[in-house]
Amino acid sequence: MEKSESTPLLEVRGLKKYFPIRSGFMKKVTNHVKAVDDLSFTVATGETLGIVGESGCGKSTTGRAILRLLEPTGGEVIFQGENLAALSPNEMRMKRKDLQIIFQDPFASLNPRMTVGEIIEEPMIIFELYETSKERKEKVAELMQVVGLKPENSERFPHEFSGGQRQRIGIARALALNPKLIVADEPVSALDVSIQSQVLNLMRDLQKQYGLTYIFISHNLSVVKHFCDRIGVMYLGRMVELAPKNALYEEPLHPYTRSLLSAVPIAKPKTKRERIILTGDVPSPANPPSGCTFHTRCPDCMEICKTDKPEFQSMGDGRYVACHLYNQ
Ligand SMILES: Nc1ncnc2c1ncn2[C@@H]1O[C@H](COP(=O)(O)OP(=O)(O)OP(=O)(O)O)[C@@H](O)[C@H]1O
Repeated sequence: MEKSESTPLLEVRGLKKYFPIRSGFMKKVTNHVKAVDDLSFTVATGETLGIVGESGCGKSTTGRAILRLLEPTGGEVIFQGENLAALSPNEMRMKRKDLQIIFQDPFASLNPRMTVGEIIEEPMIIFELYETSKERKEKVAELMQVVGLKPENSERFPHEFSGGQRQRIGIARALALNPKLIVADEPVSALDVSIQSQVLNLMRDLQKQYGLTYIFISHNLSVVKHFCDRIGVMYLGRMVELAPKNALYEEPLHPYTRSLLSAVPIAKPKTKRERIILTGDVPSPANPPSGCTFHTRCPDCMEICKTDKPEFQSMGDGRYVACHLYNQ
């Protein structure tokens, strides 16, 4: 397990989320999709932890299980010393003030029948944050300004805004409760490339201004490179490598990380990167391979990889890797 010098804001220990697969006439549970399988990591106050991996590796499920938008199958999510996974639904509801999420598709996540002002104000009403409607409206105007929207547009509806502006509305709504941690699930993937950096810059400014901590979920290694302090790489529901950003990009350890990075173009390459093309498809998370789940596609596969699950071990300097190549 990773150790940070100060107490982390969030510590995820052995997190699991299995989805039942039902089949037959009686719809009996015959197997499980192991979407997240034994995940452990920490997030320090004020940092941005990136979580990357191919589609279906369990990134979104991880984000949702941390916030208990999906009930974890196992493990602990320690937020400021308290295990969120053990809270009653009502206790968890109150905690949500501190933990917010920004979704990939701002259009789908905003109620089309509510005005932008109502959308941003709603969480304040639910959590009884201000005494009067006037105070809430003032806060709505302030938040709209903070995210770069004109407060006079608060009576408009989401469809009247562009994709980038809609994501700003989603961010303002998430900020309405003064959260400490924001899970940003592919927050710019649906936006034009030209708009992406504007929204990322806004998120970075807000992080400084409000002391926010982010878990930033993305399939795009170029985006996380510029935005994150540390990066965790997931494969088939597990974290295979976790490292400070520069270490990960300059010297990736896990063969899977190396293969992902080998496909990312480098602007001014100091060293020539080997091109690793993985063979085969990603196996089903319902029937993951034995041993190291990556062994079926690994260019460095050894006999032990087929039978023994590698430990997620510390390599020093804040680096962790789950790979038999690094057995000590
Ligand atoms: N509600 C669900 N019921 C059953 N299986 C699910 C459910 N949600 C996700 N899964 C499965 O869990 C696995 C992980 O999905 P998840 O959406 O977390 O991956 P992801 O890395 O976020 O992918 P993407 O980038 O495509 O969103 C996938 O195999 C997916 O099909």
